[in-house]
Amino acid sequence: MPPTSNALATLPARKLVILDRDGVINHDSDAYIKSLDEWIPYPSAISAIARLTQAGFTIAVATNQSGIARGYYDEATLHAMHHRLNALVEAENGHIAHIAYCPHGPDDGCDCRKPLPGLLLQIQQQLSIASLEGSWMVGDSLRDLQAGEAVGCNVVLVKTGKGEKTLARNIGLEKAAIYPDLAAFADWLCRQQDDLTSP
Ligand SMILES: O=P(O)(O)OC[C@@H](O)[C@H]1O[C@@H](OP(=O)(O)O)[C@@H](O)[C@@H](O)[C@@H]1O
Ligand SMILES: [Mg+2]
Ligand SMILES: [Zn+2]
Repeated sequence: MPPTSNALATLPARKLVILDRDGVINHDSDAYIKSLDEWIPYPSAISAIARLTQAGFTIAVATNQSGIARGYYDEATLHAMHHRLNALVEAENGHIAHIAYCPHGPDDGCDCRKPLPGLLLQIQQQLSIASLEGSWMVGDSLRDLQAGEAVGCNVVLVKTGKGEKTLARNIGLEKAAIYPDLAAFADWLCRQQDDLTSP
């Protein structure tokens, strides 16, 4: 059972996992994910979110969606994708506590487009979490990691989506833990949890 919102106020940051969406939860495309049909989840990522939920972690999503500003799709289409994501996760007894998205374009001057940390601060406020220091930010792009580091997250690069390209550029990855995919990171994190709580 996911913690209630007042319980989250005492949620230790190490129990919060913030996920980038495209390239981490679902396949990404250089042509953007413009429709529900183009939104194709990694099955192992859906199961990983459920496994983390059952291990007591709170899961949130922070995603740039400039395709809206660019006119490629609308917010109703984006909400349909997130309804599908939530349904798949809940069907495996997982839970996503909040999905924060930036609908703006690179020239709109917003404060929520990664690498700025605005989406992560929105998650912190929405979930009434005292501090993001020590929480986890998992992404496939440098801007995901930069947003996480800006608010004290432990940052994780996965090799899915644009992850291999990000790794090959090898810029700004000094603090990043590298994993093949979200499932591999979830396995590691749940084992850490077991070690912390085992007698
Ligand atoms: O990885 P997240 O943040 O969940 O979402 C990324 C997407 O919004 C799109 O972001 C775009 O970047 P620009 O917004 O055009 O710089 C491109 O990288 C697209 O390939 C990608 O699908
Ligand atoms: Mg991404
Ligand atoms: Zn924005």
